[in-house]
Amino acid sequence: MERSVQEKIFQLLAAAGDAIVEVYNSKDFAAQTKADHTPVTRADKASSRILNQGLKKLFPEIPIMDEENPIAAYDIRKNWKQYFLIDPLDGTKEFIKRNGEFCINLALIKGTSPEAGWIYQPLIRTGWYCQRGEGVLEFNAKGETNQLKQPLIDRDVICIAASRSFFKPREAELIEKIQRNFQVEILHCGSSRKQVQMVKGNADMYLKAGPCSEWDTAPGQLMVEEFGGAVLRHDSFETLQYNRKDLINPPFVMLNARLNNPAFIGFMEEIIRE
Ligand SMILES: Nc1ncnc2c1ncn2[C@@H]1O[C@H](COP(=O)(O)O)[C@@H](OP(=O)(O)O)[C@H]1O
Ligand SMILES: [Mg+2]
Repeated sequence: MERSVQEKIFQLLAAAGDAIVEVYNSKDFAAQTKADHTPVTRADKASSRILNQGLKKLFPEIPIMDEENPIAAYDIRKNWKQYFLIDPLDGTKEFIKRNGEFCINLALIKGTSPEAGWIYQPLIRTGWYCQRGEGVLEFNAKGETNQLKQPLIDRDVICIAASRSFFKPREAELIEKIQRNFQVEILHCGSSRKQVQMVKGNADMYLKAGPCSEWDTAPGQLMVEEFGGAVLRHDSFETLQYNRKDLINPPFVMLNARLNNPAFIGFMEEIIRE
């Protein structure tokens, strides 16, 4: 993606992020509960509006799939060669709890894989951008950028990122099994910050056994893969794919480069199947 277009997308994310923070700092979130029992607020909707308007202007020919807008029927979207995938406010529960752990997720999906991805953390006005094959760039709302290096991890303990608000018994059970062979630390956090923690070298693994959707994982998956990691389904140990008929992801595990090796993957397959 050209530098000038990259900058426009960074600005768009900063504008959506600032709209989220404006609601965050106000007293009225107008929180409602959706059919999947997850919340939505005025901030999700404001961010979605800004991102959709901006992307349509920049890329009128590329369709958009957005958590907060009606989604095209599978018969239509299965023919899309590429599309933007948006979670305008990932970690709405964290937003409502006012702990700052929320992000905007944006990805450009080509075929069934993320080709470009952005995670933006509104409260610190900082984001991470990856174009497949070109590494990961940290950027901020002032337009400054910094190419990240793949983290060199020098610790024995395995640090596992897991949901703060949707932590499931199955995830706890798998962590207990990992603890039989390894020393483990658990890092609970909300939203795509879990994947950012992997990209920055603070987590080695992200374990998910409960439901989440394709827009919750796309940009983070790309960044984890870019730094030598893998995102594997519990059922087949194949790579997580996008634009599936069912947009809810199957249980998966994200592994960083350190754990993405046959011995550790074999161990995970064993404990998941036993
Ligand atoms: N029953 C369910 N169905 C679909 N997605 C769910 C879900 N329960 C939780 N999630 C997803 O999990 C995300 C938060 O996960 P985590 O706690 O790991 O950050 C939520 O993102 P949103 O906040 O964007 O809705 C939500 O989409
Ligand atoms: Mg989400």
